Amino acid sequence: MINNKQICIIGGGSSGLTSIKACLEEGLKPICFEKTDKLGGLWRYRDDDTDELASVMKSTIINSSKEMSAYSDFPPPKEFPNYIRLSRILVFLSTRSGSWIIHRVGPKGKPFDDKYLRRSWNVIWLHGPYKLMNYLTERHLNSRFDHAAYCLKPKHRIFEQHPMINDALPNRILSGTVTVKPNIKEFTENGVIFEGEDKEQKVDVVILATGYKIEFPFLDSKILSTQNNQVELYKYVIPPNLKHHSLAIIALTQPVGALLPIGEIQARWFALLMANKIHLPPLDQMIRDVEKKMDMMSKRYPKNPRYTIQVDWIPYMDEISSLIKAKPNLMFLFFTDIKLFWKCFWGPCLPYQYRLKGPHSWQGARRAILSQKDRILGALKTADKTRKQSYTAAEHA
Ligand SMILES: NC(=O)C1=CN([C@@H]2O[C@H](COP(=O)(O)OP(=O)(O)OC[C@H]3O[C@@H](n4cnc5c(N)ncnc54)[C@H](OP(=O)(O)O)[C@@H]3O)[C@@H](O)[C@H]2O)C=CC1
Repeated sequence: MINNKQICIIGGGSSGLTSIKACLEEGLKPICFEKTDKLGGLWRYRDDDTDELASVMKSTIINSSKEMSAYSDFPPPKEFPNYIRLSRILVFLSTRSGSWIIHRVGPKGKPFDDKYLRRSWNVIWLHGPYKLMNYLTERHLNSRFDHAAYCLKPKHRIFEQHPMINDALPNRILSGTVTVKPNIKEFTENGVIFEGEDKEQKVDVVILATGYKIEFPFLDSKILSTQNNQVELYKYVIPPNLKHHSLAIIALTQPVGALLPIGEIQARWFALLMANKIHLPPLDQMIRDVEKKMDMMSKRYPKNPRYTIQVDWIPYMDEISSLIKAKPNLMFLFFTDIKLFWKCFWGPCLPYQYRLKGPHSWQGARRAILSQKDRILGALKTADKTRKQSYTAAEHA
């Protein structure tokens, strides 16, 4: 039945537009009054600053997902990102192997390394069935977001490839500000062609985040040479073949964990060597150790120049610290200081553990280990007026 009622609709934004449609469906005559020359209202970005006209920002991303925000008879196209964005800037992430993505924010909002770099986990990891360890860890990561659905799932297992630490990426992909693409097949004059595609994709800027080349151009190749990122260093620090072992390369490792404490423990070891307080083993023993590490690397990781200096954080820190007798003695702690043992075994493997004993041990190490939680949570209590300063190394000094 035609109803000749005229309906005045003020505003041609998302509410106005849906009101027009509802009126038309009922045979009413809607008349929409829109102040500007464009439809879309608030959701239409405008560059000009007009009084009383609100507009979203260029970077705005809608905060309800596309399917849940859809008009009831108008599903959005599948090409649209799940969180619709306004920005027209497109970023392509080209990856030939994919990657496992770890978030900085771990369970209960604590840093992820606080949760996972623990001796307790390390025991499970070292002694648990390798495939099961991979499976459970991958399942945990996929519970956050499914790497296969996001085109990021690598061919390699989680413990066989260096992961990426990134909190933003899944958000970006879901919002369409980053689009995952395979490897680049070729560069063209104005863009690139990705593998599996024929069409050129125009791009303005290409960022090659393709890693490091390990080279020492300031050293004579007789002293230290590298080939395809392979570098022969005893414990990743000392060139074994030199007549005088007076050269150390500090922190040339790739751990899943912090690099600074690794550099520190290596430097402490080398300083003791230089002070003649400890000594290196014979050359053949050093060479065997280098070869053993290379062999382990080639069995575990893809054959790729990216995997030549990979170390597991706790085992490596323990290895170097035991050379200087600074590796914590957990058995001793178990019988003499159960509280500290508990923190050292079940809590994060903090660098202070390597100052509990050995040369230049630090009296404040125990307290630093026991009070670590205060410093983690203290950093978050920025709105707590009663918060007290926690114990720090500076205070100790
Ligand atoms: N990125 C970061 O946030 C941080 C990095 N670091 C350290 O800095 C160093 C460098 O890191 P980063 O720059 O991320 O490099 P990485 O070596 O970690 O990663 C390089 C990436 O580029 C890819 N790649 C390399 N060559 C090519 C190629 N020819 N074609 C296509 N893809 C290629 C690799 O793929 P594939 O896996 O297939 O080889 C890999 O995904 C590392 O030691 C890292 O540990 C330290 C702190 C933070």
